[in-house]
Amino acid sequence: MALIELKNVALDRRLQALDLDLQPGELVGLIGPNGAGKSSLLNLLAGVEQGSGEILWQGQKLSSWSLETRARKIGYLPQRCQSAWALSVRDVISLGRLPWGDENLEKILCAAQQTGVEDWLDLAVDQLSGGEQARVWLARVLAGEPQLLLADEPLASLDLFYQYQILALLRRYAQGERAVLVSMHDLAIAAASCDRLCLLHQGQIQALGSPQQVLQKEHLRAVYQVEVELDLEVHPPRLAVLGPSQCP
Ligand SMILES: Nc1ncnc2c1ncn2[C@@H]1O[C@H](COP(=O)(O)OP(=O)(O)OP(=O)(O)O)[C@@H](O)[C@H]1O
Repeated sequence: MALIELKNVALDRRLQALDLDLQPGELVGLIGPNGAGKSSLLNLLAGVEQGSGEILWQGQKLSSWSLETRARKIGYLPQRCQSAWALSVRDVISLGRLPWGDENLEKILCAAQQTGVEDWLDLAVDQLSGGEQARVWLARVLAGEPQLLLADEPLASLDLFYQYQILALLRRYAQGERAVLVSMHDLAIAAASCDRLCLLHQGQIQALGSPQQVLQKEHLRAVYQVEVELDLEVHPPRLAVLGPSQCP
């Protein structure tokens, strides 16, 4: 049974008639151009915004859940994270334990180690670099051990080493009863790491399936208006943008 299933989901003019499911153990990549609706969809799943249609969690309506249950089951890393106060790294990661009402030090330390921020626990988070802060905010979500992890462009500010590390971490996280839905712009990385891809365009699903099914020249031309050269058979997959597509 699907961990989560969207049926005919819509959000004002941003998302239309979305049907999508995530299976346990899956890492699904959400791709699409700027403004396609990726963050809007993640907001909707996280409960930050309310849309229409039905969202089912293992067959049960998500709307019937308490906020506390939802916060325990679904962890969300938004695109931009900032604390209004000068919180320490430890404080930020501890926020991930709020839904559980504890400050489980073991889980907080484990999350910090997974993202490589354990040496900075007593530092003020706003004294770290952008990429370092991004890893701290991801640790916050990991500390809550959600069954569904939603991450909005978690690789955007990371260097090459940490892009690799965090992707491997998300890959490992999406096992057993857990699933991960992650938005990203790098299609070669998406092809290399995700079980399935969901290509959004103007609030609708343009293509959904394996990287081979979704990353086809025709889909990318229609959505991004570029010509690409693709080789998904090599590891890691290669994708080069040749230039803008010709107007018909
Ligand atoms: N709160 C809002 N209310 C109304 N429209 C919004 C809101 N937030 C974003 N939008 C609009 O909805 C569309 C989708 O935005 P969204 O942030 O979901 O796109 P995205 O795919 O995540 O883009 P990007 O890759 O640039 O992050 C955009 O046209 C945006 O201007």
